[in-house]
Amino acid sequence: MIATPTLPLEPASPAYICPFDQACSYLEAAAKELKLDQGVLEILSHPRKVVTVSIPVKLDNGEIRVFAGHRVQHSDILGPYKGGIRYHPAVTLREVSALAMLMTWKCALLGIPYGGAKGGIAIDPKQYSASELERITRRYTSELIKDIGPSVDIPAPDMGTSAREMAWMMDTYSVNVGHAVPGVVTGKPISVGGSRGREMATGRGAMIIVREALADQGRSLDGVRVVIQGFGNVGIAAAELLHQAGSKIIAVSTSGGGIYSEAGLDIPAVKAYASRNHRSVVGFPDAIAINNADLLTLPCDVLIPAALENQITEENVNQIKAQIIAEAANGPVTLEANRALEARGAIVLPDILANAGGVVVSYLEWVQGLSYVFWDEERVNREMEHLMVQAYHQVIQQSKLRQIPLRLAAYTLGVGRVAQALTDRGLYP
Ligand SMILES: NC(=O)C1=CN([C@@H]2O[C@H](COP(=O)(O)OP(=O)(O)OC[C@H]3O[C@@H](n4cnc5c(N)ncnc54)[C@H](OP(=O)(O)O)[C@@H]3O)[C@@H](O)[C@H]2O)C=CC1
Ligand SMILES: O=C(O)CCC(=O)C(=O)O
Repeated sequence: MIATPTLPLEPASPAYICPFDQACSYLEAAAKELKLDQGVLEILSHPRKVVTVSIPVKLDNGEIRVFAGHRVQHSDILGPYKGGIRYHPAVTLREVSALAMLMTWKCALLGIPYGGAKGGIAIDPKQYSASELERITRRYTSELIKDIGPSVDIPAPDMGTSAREMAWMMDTYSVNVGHAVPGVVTGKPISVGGSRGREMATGRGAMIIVREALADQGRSLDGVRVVIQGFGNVGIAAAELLHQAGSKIIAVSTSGGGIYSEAGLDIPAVKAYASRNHRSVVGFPDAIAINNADLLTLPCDVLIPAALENQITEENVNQIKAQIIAEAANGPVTLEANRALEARGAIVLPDILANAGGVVVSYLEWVQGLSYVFWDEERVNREMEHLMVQAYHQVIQQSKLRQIPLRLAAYTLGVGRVAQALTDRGLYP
C-alpha cells in the first residue's frame, strides 16, 4: 500500500468518487505487476509540485470576484511537465492531481519526452464574457509565471479552454519575460506558432485507436454504430472523422442533453446547429431527444465518452451495451465499472492511449516551434498516426504477454518507463 500522498486535498463526501484515489489505485496495480520497488512507488504516487493561486478579477459590471486556480506538476522525470488547463465549475485539486498523474503515464506510453502536469480554474466559462475570461487567464498565467516555461512546464487546452486561451497565456508569459516565447504553450492559434492538425488531434487519435481495435476483430469503421457523450473539441472531431469513415453516429450529447437517430445523425449538420446554439445539440431537428444517462446505455458497437470523469460507474455499468468503450475523456470509467466491463469481456480502450492524440500533436507543435520549421497537416497527421498505432500495438502485445487487461497493460508500459528513467537518473535525493 502506498502512503496517502501529502496533498492539501479538499474534504470530500464519502459518496464522492475521488479521481486521485482512482489514479493511485491504477498506479499501485501497475507497480504490483511490475514488482516495483516500494520507494519508487512512493515517489511516483506524489506530485512533485502543487501550486494553488487566487485569481482576483474585476468583472464587466465592476464587481470583484476571486477564483481558485491550480497547477499540479506530477513528474518531470522524462522531460518538461506537460498537460492541459481546464475551466469547469467542478475543478478541484483532487481532480487536477489525478489528471496530472495521467499525463505522466500518457506521455511515457506514447514515447514523447515529457512529464505530466494539469491545471484548472474552478469556473463555469459560459457565465463570463470573453473579456472577463481574458483577464482571468492573464492573471492565472501571471501567478504561474515562475512555474511554467518552454523547458519547464508547457500548458495546452483541455475542457473549457481552446486556442484562444493559449494565445492569451503565450502573450502574458512573453510580455513578462520581455520577448516572444511561443513554446510556453501548445494548442495555440496557427498565427502564433500553433500546429496544423492540433484542433482535431484528440478526436483523430481516438478514431485511430477505435479503428485499430476494430481491425483486430476483422472489422472496419464502416457501418459501426457509435455513441458519443460530449460534443466539444474532442467529441466533434471524433464524430466528424468517424462519420467520414462511414460509421453511423447514432447519438451525441452536450451537458444539457443528447440527440438520437437510429438512422445515424448528419454530423456536419449537428455541428453547424451546435455552433449556432451556444454549442448545445439540444433541440436539433431530425433526431429524438435523449438524456445523458440513457445515451450511455444505448445499444451500439462503440461508446465514446468525451466529456467528464466518472460517467460509467457501478450504478450504470450493467446497462452499458457497447462492446468497445473508447475513453476519449480522461477517467470516464470508474475503477469498479472498469473491473466489471473487463470481467464481461468488453474492450476498454484506456484514456492514456485513446485520448493521447492531443498531447502527441502538442509535442509535434513544440518540436516545430523549437526548430522554426512548420509542417503541412498531412505530415502532422502522419507523424501522430505513427505514434498512436505504435503505442496501440505495444499495449496489445503487453496485454498478451502478461495476460492482463488493456488498461493495466497501458499503465505497466507508462509507469514502467518512468520508473526505469527514475532509477537510471538516480532516485531524487
Ligand atoms: N482538448 C483536448 O485536446 C483533450 C481533451 N481531453 C479530454 O476530453 C474531454 C473533453 O474535452 P474537450 O472536448 O476539450 O472539452 P470541451 O470543453 O471542448 O467540450 C466538452 C463537451 O462535454 C460536454 N459536457 C460537459 N459536461 C457534460 C455532461 N455532464 N454530460 C454530457 N456532456 C457534457 C460539454 O457540453 P456543454 O458545452 O453543454 O458544457 C461539451 O460538449 C475531457 O475529459 C478532457 O480532459 C483529453 C485529451 C486532450
Ligand atoms: O496537449 C497537451 O499538452 C495536453 C492535453 C491534455 O490535457 C490531455 O491529454 O489530457
